Amino acid sequence: PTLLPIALVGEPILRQTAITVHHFDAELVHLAEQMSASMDAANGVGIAAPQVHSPLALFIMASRPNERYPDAPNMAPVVVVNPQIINASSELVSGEEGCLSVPGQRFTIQRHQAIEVRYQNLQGEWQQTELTGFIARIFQHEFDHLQGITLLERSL
Ligand SMILES: O=C(CSC(=O)[C@H](Cc1ccccc1)CC(F)(F)F)c1ccccc1
Ligand SMILES: [Zn+2]
Repeated sequence: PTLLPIALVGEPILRQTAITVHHFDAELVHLAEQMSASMDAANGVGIAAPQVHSPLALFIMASRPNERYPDAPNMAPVVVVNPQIINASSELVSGEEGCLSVPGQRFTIQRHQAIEVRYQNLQGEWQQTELTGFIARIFQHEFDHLQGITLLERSL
């Protein structure tokens, strides 16, 4: 898969609300492959379609231990389509985040410690699960991108 250019904060695509995916076809699979390759090349743990100039409600999250979250789980990349956050814990936790669209900067962001989420996979099958900790953080970060929200609007 080819590497896609990453939109930088300030580009209009990052301020738009993403559109619902209706066609679970080979094109969607190809976009997910290109996003995954672009995320890996940028050494990220997540990437949202608007960041590669696609307006679709789709992101990838891939946790791995890193210097800021040494106990983060090693997780195979998950493709998340048409996500919903159904419930969120009242407990908030502050943590460091980066963003491929705001290169070289780190921000302290508050996120819900636990969230109940629902989304479709690349085959269009609905998944429902509870996420906690670093993976919940990545999900919330990418979910924000699909609402046109970046770290700059959330930074403490
Ligand atoms: O790998 C990164 C680079 S930034 C990154 O991977 C973003 C995802 C992310 C990093 C940290 C917390 C939440 C989300 C990717 C983005 F911007 F495309 F969504 C990292 C940064 C801080 C803590 C742990 C890891
Ligand atoms: Zn981001």
